[in-house]
Amino acid sequence: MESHSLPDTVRLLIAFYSRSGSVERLAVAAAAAAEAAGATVRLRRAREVVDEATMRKSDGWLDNAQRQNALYEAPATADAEWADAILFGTPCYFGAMATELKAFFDQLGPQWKRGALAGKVGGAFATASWPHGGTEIVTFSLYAPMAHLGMVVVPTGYTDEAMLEAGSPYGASAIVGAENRPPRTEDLDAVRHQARRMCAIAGALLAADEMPNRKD
Ligand SMILES: Cc1cc2nc3c(=O)[nH]c(=O)nc-3n(C[C@H](O)[C@H](O)[C@H](O)COP(=O)(O)O)c2cc1C
Repeated sequence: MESHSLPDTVRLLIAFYSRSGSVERLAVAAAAAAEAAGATVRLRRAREVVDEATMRKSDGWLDNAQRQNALYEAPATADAEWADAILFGTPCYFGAMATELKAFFDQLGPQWKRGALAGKVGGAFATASWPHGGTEIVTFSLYAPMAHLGMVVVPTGYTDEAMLEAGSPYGASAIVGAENRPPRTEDLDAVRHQARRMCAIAGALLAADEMPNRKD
């Protein structure tokens, strides 16, 4: 694994949704890697859109949601404006991102109108129960809203050995099975690399004075 030293000014927002904790584990690993490399990180969990009755129907969903909501604030549009880089994380739901994360994107209309996120570095990762269950298409689908917002979309490619073992060229991922196995070390390494890479690129843009919406 490569190790970059970042300007301590790089700000990374990790905006994720997770019901059973898999996306959360990847998000936490990404945050720790970025912080260890010198970035300032905000870790934010999108809030439920489905009702409580639905959340009660699967073991652990409600408890996990309440546990996470006590740990992480909801992502706010101000967080997106604060950040130099935004890493989005989502479970794959029927081949698409979770509605809860999409709801965060859909709050960003005023920012889109002002071009407030233009030039910020963006990336995405996803989890799914099954191999070929949709992580790649979901990750790739997140490129579209990032493009509309004018973000600098950064794919992971095969830019680190970690990407030969996990994830895809589009972003990190984890296949967790119906029982929601914890992500593997390889999956965590891939998302750590992704976070560090995004921060390194954001740092280079900052150093070149090419981060037009930086707010001090
Ligand atoms: C409504 C719904 C739709 C799902 N659709 C898929 C799917 O299309 N492919 C798949 O592999 N897993 C699917 N899953 C499983 C989730 O992707 C899996 O539970 C999630 O990635 C685990 O992440 P979490 O622990 O962060 O909640 C679905 C789960 C739900 C609740």
